[in-house]
This record gives sequence, structure tokens and C-alpha cells, in this order.
Amino acid sequence: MTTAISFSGLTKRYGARTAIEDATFSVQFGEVTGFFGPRGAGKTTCLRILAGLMAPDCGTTTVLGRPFAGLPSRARQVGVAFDDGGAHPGHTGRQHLLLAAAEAAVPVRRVDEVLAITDTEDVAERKVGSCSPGIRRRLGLATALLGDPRVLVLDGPADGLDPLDIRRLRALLSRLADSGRAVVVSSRDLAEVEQTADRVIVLHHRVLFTGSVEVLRRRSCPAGGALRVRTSDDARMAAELASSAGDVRSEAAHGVLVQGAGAETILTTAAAIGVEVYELAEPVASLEEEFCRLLNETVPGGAR
Ligand SMILES: Nc1ncnc2c1ncn2[C@@H]1O[C@H](COP(=O)(O)OP(=O)(O)OP(=O)(O)O)[C@@H](O)[C@H]1O
Repeated sequence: MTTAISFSGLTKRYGARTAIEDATFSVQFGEVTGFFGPRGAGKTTCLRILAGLMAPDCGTTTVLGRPFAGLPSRARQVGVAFDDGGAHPGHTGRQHLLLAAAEAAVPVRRVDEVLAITDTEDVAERKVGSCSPGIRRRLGLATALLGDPRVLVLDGPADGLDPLDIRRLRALLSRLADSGRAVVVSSRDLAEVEQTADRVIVLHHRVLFTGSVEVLRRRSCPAGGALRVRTSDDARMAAELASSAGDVRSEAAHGVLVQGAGAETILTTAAAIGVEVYELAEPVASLEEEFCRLLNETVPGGAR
């Protein structure tokens, strides 16, 4: 199947500041791809280049195998949303969508459809300038959906939304991906990415990771049956296990990571020294921990 989006060797500098360097990755159909990076990591820069809004210093981007500008019937192929979809503050939401529909040669009835899909019917007659940032985001999403595109690219779609809206957004994005579309959402919120995306691209001026959220979380888990144990006295447990197990590492709030000893040994040891076991499981790092590790591996001192 055609790759939905590809970035190849993308580099962009603003004067002496490097926003993005040598970024290469692709986005497939049928998935929500989370484009994660902290503030200023280069997400918007990548997406603006993809949408033809600025030129890179180096590298190329394609949508459905072509440069964005060369796509025929573009609104039906790709929907892109930054902020509020470029709505004029003096227009109502409906007026904005009608203008955008005319420009994209989309039937007028589609305006009501996208208002319903994005739960913005009740605010359609309000002037955009008087709407909250969250409503303007939803309007941006509605604009991007006008052409019922195969590829959807959303820059920070959850920014400014309340928890209920975020749930609805997540369900919508998931439905769109399940119907075979490619959906890209950028976010600075790892928890949000974790709940929304099937695949994640971690960015910090460079691509640090691409793969499933699950693989990211397990990336630095030791192979070969390591276990993590949390107890009423981790320091004592670590000291005791160090004499019987191969490799024992205390991990601050996360308990003790033990390699080379099975669950039985760990539980027997705990019982023998009168330590209570709160948790015994295969170690799965939080995404936040993994991001800090990734950053430290690529940028010395990066996650301090
Ligand atoms: N027009 C510009 N002129 C100068 N520097 C810029 C410009 N746009 C972005 N930058 C810088 O480039 C870097 C990447 O910015 P970008 O907006 O792409 O990051 P981002 O990951 O989208 O951040 P955020 O999550 O805060 O939106 C930042 O250091 C930013 O300050």
C-alpha cells in the first residue's frame, strides 16, 4: 500500500537555531500516529513544511507519494489543521466552513456533516473571534475534514480542549484510522499520545524513536526475565537480593529491578526478612521515563 506521508532528510534552521535536522520517517494508513515532542521540538515546523507553508533547507516531504502542492483534488486527499483552520474572527463557524467548502469544491451539505462529526453544531452561528480556543480547534478539525480526506494531519488538536472533548476527539481519530485513513496528531502531552496513538514518532530536533507505543515503553527493559519488585523496604530487599540474584538495581520510586532471580526467590527472600511485597511484575517503563532516556542517549544532559 502507498505510504501516506513521508519525510526524508528534512532539515530546517531559523538563523542559527536548528528546528529540525535530518528527519526521516513515514506514516502509514489505518493508524493514528502520534507526533510527540516537547515545546519547541520542531513538530509544527515539520508539519508546516509538509503542508507547503514553508520550504525546508534540505530534504523532501510527500503526501500519497507526491509533494503536497502537486496533489490533485487536494481537499479530498489530505486535511491539515493548524489552530482554527484559518477562520476569520468576524465570520461565524458556518460561514467559515461554507467558504472553505466552496474553495475546496466540496458540496455544501458536507458543512453540516463536519459540524456534527466535530460536535460544533451548537456554536456554528457564533463569531469565531468570540469562541474559546477549544472551539476554534474543533473548527479547525471540521475544516480539515471537509473533503473527507484519506490523510489527516492535525497540529495539537487536543490543545485547549476540555476532558470530554478530548475523549470525543480520541474516539473520532480512532474511528477515522479504523476506516483505513492515516491520522497524524502532534502533541506535547505524552499521556495524550499514549491514549490516542497506535504508533509514535518522538521528536526533539531529530527523530529519536519511531514505533509502537508498546515498543517505546519496553525499549529499555532488560531482556531475559527481569522483574521489578516494590516492597515496604526496597533498600533492604535490594541488599538481600544482591547476594542471591545476578543483577539488582534500585530504581528510586519504582522499586528494585532484579535480573537473574525468579518470582519465587524474590517472594521467599521478602518473607525471610519480613518485608512486605506491594508489587511484583515485569518491568514496563512509563513513556515519560523512556522519553528522558531517549533524550539522554542523544543529547548529553538532555533530560535533566
Ligand atoms: N518563525 C520562526 N522564527 C524563528 N524561530 C522559530 C520560528 N518558528 C519556530 N522557531 C523555533 O524553532 C524551534 C521549533 O519550533 P516548532 O514550533 O516547530 O516546535 P514545536 O515542537 O511545534 O513546539 P510547540 O509544541 O511549542 O508548538 C523552536 O526552537 C522555535 O523557537
